[in-house]
Amino acid sequence: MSVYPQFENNYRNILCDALEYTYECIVLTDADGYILYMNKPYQEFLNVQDVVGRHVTEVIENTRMHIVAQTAKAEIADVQRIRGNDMIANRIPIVRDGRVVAVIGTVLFQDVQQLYALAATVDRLRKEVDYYKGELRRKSRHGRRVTTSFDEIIGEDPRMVDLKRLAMRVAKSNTTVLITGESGTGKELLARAMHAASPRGLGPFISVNCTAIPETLLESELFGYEGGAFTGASPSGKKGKFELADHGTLLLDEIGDMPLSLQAKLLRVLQEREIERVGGTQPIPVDVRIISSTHRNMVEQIRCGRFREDLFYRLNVMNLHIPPLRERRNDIRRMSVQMLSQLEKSTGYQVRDIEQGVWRKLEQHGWPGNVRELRNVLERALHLMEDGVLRPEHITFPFSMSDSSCGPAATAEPQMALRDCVAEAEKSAIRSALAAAQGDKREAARLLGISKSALYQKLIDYQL
Ligand SMILES: Nc1ncnc2c1ncn2[C@@H]1O[C@H](COP(=O)(O)OP(=O)(O)OP(=O)(O)O)[C@@H](O)[C@H]1O
Repeated sequence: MSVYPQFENNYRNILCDALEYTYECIVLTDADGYILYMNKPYQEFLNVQDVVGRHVTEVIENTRMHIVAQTAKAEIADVQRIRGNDMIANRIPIVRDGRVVAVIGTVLFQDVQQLYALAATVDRLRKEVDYYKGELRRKSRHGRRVTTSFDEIIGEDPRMVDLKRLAMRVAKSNTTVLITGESGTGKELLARAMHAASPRGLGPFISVNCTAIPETLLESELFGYEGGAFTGASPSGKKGKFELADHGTLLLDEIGDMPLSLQAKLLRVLQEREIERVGGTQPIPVDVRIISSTHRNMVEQIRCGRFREDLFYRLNVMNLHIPPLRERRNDIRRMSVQMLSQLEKSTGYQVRDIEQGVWRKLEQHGWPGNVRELRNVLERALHLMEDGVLRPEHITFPFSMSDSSCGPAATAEPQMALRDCVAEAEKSAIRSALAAAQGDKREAARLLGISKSALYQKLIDYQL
C-alpha cells in the first residue's frame, strides 16, 4: 500500500475516518459472515447500532456477503432490495494466501432510482452532444456549410474513382498530404472531405490562401502575434491559423507560392509541432493536421529556387493529384446533370430539355478553369435560357482566359501583339466582373471562373 509519508504512522486512523466520511455504505465481514466493521452512513440507513460481531444476515436483508465469503467470487452491481429500496451492491472477497479472510461490501446508490435518474441525465446529455455535433457539421462560423462528404465529389472517371478511394483511406490517418491539380479542379473540396472523414472531423477546418495574404501579414496570420508585437497590433494579441486549427485540419492553399522567408519557419513548426507567435517568446504546442494544395509544378518551383526541397518532402508525404477536367471528359455530362439539378434549386429555373449540341459544346471546350468554370458556365446558361430548353447558344465562355480571341479589343486594335491583346481582354473581363460583383473579389473570381488567388495575382500584375 502506498501511503503519504506524513501519514505513515497513523494511516489506519485516517483510513477509518475516510470510510466514515464517504457517502457510500460500507460493510466488512470475516470469512464466516460476521461483521467486522460497518460505517456510519450504512448504520444510519439501516437504523442499526452495535453491529460488530453480529452475523451479517441478522443485520442486512437479502445479503449475500456470507455467500461471497464461501464462493470467493466478487459480485458487482447486484441489485439488492433493502428496506423497500433497490440498492446497487458490490461484494468483493479479500483473499490472502489463497484464502478468503474477509469480504467488503459497498452500496453505490441508496436507491436504484438514483441510478435511473443518472442514466436519464447521461442520455439527455448524449443527445444534446449529438445535436451540437450535427450543428457543427452543418455550419461554419459564417453559417456556410463546412463539411463536405466524399459523395459530393462527382467523378466516375477511373482516375477520380482511384483518387477518391485513396483519399478516403489516407483521411483516417494523420498523414500530411499535398493535393496538386490545376485551379478549379476541386482541391479544397477534396481537403474538406478528407477533414470531415478524419478522426478530426468535428474539429475546426481552417483554410489559408498563401497568395491572398500580403507577405508582410502572412506570418502573423499563420502564427498569431502577442499584444503590442508591432504598430497597429491588437493589445490583447491574436491567435494565428495554426492555433485556430488546433485539434483540426489546416489547409495551406497555394503553398507553392509561400514566400521563402516563411518556408523555414513552417518547416520548423512541422518538425517541432509547436509555434511561436510574432513577438512571443514561449512556444505553443499545436495538434494540427496539415493538408496543403497547389496548382504549381513543385519540382519546377524547387528547381528555380522558389521552394525549399526539405519543406516539400515534409509536406508531400502523400501526394494526391486531381486530373484536369479536359482529361476526364466523360465526367462532364455526369457533372453537368448533377450541377444543373443543384442550380435549379438555387436559381429557381427549371430545365425541361437539353439539346444534343449542348453536350457537344461542353465536351469540346478546353476547360482551363476546370470544374469551377463548368459550374459558372451552367449557371450562366440557366439565366440565358428562356423556355426551359437548354440550347448550344446558351453555353458561353465569355471570360475564359484560354480564348486566343481577344473579342472586341482585337477588332479595335488589330495591330497589337497577341500578348497585349490577351492582357487587355483580361483586364476588361476583370473590371466587368468586379463591377458586376460590386467589388467582392471572391464573387468576381467566381464569375470569371478562376480562383481567388489567380484573381489577386492578376490584380497585382495589371496593377488594377
Ligand atoms: N469533383 C467535383 N465534384 C463536384 N464539384 C466540384 C468538383 N470539383 C470541383 N468542384 C466545385 O468546383 C469549385 C472549385 O473547387 P475548389 O475550390 O475545391 O477548387 P481548387 O482546386 O481548390 O481551386 P483553386 O486552386 O483555384 O483554389 C467548387 O465550387 C467545387 O465545389
